[in-house]
Amino acid sequence: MTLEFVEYPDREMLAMALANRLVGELAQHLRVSDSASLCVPGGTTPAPVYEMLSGSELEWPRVTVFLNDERWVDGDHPRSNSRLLHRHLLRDKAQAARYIDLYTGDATPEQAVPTLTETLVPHLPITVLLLGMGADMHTASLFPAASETVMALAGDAPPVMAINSVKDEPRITLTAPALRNALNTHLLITGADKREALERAQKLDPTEAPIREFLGDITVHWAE
Ligand SMILES: O=C1O[C@H](COP(=O)(O)O)[C@@H](O)[C@H](O)[C@H]1O
Repeated sequence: MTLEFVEYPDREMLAMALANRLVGELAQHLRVSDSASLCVPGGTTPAPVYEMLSGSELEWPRVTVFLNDERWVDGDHPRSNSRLLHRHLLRDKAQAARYIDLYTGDATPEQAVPTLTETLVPHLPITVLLLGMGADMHTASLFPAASETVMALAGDAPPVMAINSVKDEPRITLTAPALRNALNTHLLITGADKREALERAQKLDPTEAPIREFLGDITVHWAE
């Protein structure tokens, strides 16, 4: 189990190098397999990486893309993670990828769980997983000290769960077993606050610092 920490001179270099690395891992997998899956975060940090990825040469029609988690809002809502992907990743060459939208339009995320489970399971284990992290050490929609986080971290958790105990809107998230089994795992963080948060997380229990659950075999990509 190794945590590799890669520090970049700036965010642009980070975006270029990380996009190259993700594309390389997907391409390598496609040499021995018919298809590959790419599971990515939402939030405010990853747009520059997605811009780089979207223009990358890859057999995108053989790649299925889905989010780590989604907020239960329409696809054109400013807080929609899917909106971020459509604007920055699922365009240019990457437009040819297959996309599984975690927001189904059902009234609640609970209603979407059976369909999403059936749709996502054939794409597990995830070929390439990119995680994000909030300064509060949450990742995907696994939040510190939230009642549902304990269930989502359990070894027998279903692959997808609805999350209602956080502020703002309900959410849907992939759970620890689905995320932990990825073949290649990366974490993207920027800024001094997140670097400090990551250092703190390494000493805490995953229920207090959910990112901790994924700090085994992982490459962390950081720039100021
Ligand atoms: O709410 C979320 O936040 C995290 C971190 O986002 P950031 O804005 O701090 O980059 C993100 O990884 C997750 O997918 C998203 O739903």
